[in-house]
Amino acid sequence: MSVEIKINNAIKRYGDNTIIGDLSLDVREGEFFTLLGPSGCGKTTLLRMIAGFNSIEGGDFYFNDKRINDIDPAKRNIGMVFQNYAIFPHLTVKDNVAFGLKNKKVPKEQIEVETTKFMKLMHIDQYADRLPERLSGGQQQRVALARALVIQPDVLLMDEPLSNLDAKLRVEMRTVIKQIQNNVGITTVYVTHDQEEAMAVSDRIAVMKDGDIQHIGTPKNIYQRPANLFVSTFIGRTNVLKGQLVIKDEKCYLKLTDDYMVLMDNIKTEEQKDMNVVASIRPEEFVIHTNHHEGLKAIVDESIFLGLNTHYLVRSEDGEEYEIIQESKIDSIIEKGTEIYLTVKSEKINIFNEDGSRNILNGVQNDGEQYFKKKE
Ligand SMILES: Nc1ncnc2c1ncn2[C@@H]1O[C@H](COP(=O)(O)OP(=O)(O)OP(=O)(O)O)[C@@H](O)[C@H]1O
Repeated sequence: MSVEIKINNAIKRYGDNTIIGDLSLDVREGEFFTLLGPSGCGKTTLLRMIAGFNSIEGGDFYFNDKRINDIDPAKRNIGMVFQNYAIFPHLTVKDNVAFGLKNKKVPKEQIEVETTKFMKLMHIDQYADRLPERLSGGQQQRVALARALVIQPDVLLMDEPLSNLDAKLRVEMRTVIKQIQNNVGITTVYVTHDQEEAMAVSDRIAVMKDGDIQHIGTPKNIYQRPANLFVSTFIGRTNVLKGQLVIKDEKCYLKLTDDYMVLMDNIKTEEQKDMNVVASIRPEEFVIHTNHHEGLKAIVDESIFLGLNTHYLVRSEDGEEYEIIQESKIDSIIEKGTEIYLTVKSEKINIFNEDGSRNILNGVQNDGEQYFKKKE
């Protein structure tokens, strides 16, 4: 059975140090949910609270309607996969996978059936009698995953399960993990600091910083309409520009330079007075013009052809450097030193208040799957 996880107002302290202040989130039944954030932001701490390995200083944790705060970790019926595999070196692949079932005193014949089924699912059945030392890192991680899933847990918790693997294997294994999770349909909480990995595997992501949730949303939503400047810069690449919102003829414009203003028809004028803001524009959202003189004037500093895409580093008149990525058009790669003008569509811009703490376009053109921190 798969469950919904509810966390209400969680608090975690180590001595006088508050690691998690007041954190609430819901993970839906069958969802692949990722905790993403920089090192030390509290991802593992929160995961260990769900697992029952950490004390809870405040708040309530639920699996469906069952409050689990005081339930022993062994009785929470969770499967766990860690970074360092944590499989037993002295047991064969088969015995590793069977371990949890033997512990539960499941009848022998059923252990055989279930173990074989999960070894097949993870494509490790041909190594059934091998010891882990004779397996590659990816194969060992498959054993760990099979061992976690075979007990039919209510919840699967994974803490950086791919970080010991090389780059190619990581990409391969994240597809495997996503497919298996999809097939088995188990509610999964996944911890990573790798934003690309999070985007690749997750139904929804919670972006964390300093023990606090910054934004919960689908990968697309978080990329397109980040809740604040931190999320905008942490997920993917972006250009950060200072600007001003100005009202002219009852319309709202984002003024980026004296010569370039973008009509922001998605901002209501009555809500905004003239104010200093920070704009975030993804490298792929700039449009480069070489033969019309309107927009943000710049010079191409670097032109890097990478096959499918070409990366440009350009410098504006006021000395700011921006990154632009465009699909390569072999016959019209723009050379270093070329004078260009940049424009951008208003709906492709994110605008934050001056300290970057709030996206002014909150709620505008998104898929409705987002969470924004309550304002104090
Ligand atoms: N047992 C402990 N005692 C005291 N402080 C701890 C303990 N475990 C973790 N911390 C602190 O809690 C904070 C959050 O740590 P945590 O491991 O949850 O971060 P993380 O986001 O998982 O980071 P990483 O990606 O590096 O694993 C860190 O500042 C860490 O030093």
